[in-house]
Amino acid sequence: MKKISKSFLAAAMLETKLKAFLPLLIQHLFLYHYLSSLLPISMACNNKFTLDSVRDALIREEDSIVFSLIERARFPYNAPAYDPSFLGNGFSIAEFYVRGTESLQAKIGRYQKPEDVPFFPKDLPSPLPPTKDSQKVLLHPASASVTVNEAIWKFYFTELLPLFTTKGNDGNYASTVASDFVCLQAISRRIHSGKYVAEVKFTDAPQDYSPAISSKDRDKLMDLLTFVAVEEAVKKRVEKKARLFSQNVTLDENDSGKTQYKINPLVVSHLYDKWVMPLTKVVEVEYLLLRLS
Ligand SMILES: O=C(O)C(=O)C[C@]1(C(=O)O)C=C[C@@H](O)C=C1
Repeated sequence: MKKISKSFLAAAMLETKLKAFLPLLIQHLFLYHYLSSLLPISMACNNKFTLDSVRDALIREEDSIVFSLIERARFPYNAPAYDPSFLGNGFSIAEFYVRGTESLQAKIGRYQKPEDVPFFPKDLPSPLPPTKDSQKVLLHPASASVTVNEAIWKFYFTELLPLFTTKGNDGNYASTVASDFVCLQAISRRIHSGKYVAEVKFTDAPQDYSPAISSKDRDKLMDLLTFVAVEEAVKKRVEKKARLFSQNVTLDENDSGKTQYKINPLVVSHLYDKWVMPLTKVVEVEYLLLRLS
């Protein structure tokens, strides 16, 4: 009996202590989460900056891309959302939304990391809170200037969207463009993470890359940084992820029908084959060309 009341007392004291520390713990976790979100992808991942750790980060980005496409596929194409004359201010709803959201995000410290590149960088406001300049820690300072967002914007709206949305117009323009922006940011972040890949490849073998950089030999650089087997694996994996993440799950045991997918898994491997990997390589080449300056 005595034993029980002692341990009960100890437990009660522990609970009181925990209660007192809980707000501090929550503050710490919040701060940790905020600061780690400001760290470059590879460090936030596992504190290492190697080809493997950077590739791991690219693999995680695949999940974000697949889920963002699934969300966008809930709405039909919704052409009026992309009509520059619809609002009467010269911008389509999509562009107006992206410009406004980027401006707000810049104020709270986004676009400080090399992989976070705005689509409309001109006249972005400065961040309000002090932010950590991660780009100077690991990458060449010129990396900030490398962007292929114009190409991403173009292929996303003109070629990719019609491949995974149904034809039609349901009037849900606000939700539609908000989903578009999530897709665009996920794709852009993945592609601009190529800056880290290039940096690791260069630091692993400067003797291979330096001559091609000095002679501005883009083809040679492209050759050096291309791994066909890795690209094949990436295509297969993203298709598999799309298959797994986007299938309609049913509890009906008698359901012997064909599996339904929210997006066509082949569209995702096509996205990687035609745009994501080629543009990642462009980012790598452009980064390397600046690496010795
Ligand atoms: O993993 C690499 O080495 C990369 O450079 C990334 C990537 C890709 O975009 O997935 C690009 C080029 C390579 O040929 C293989 C894969």
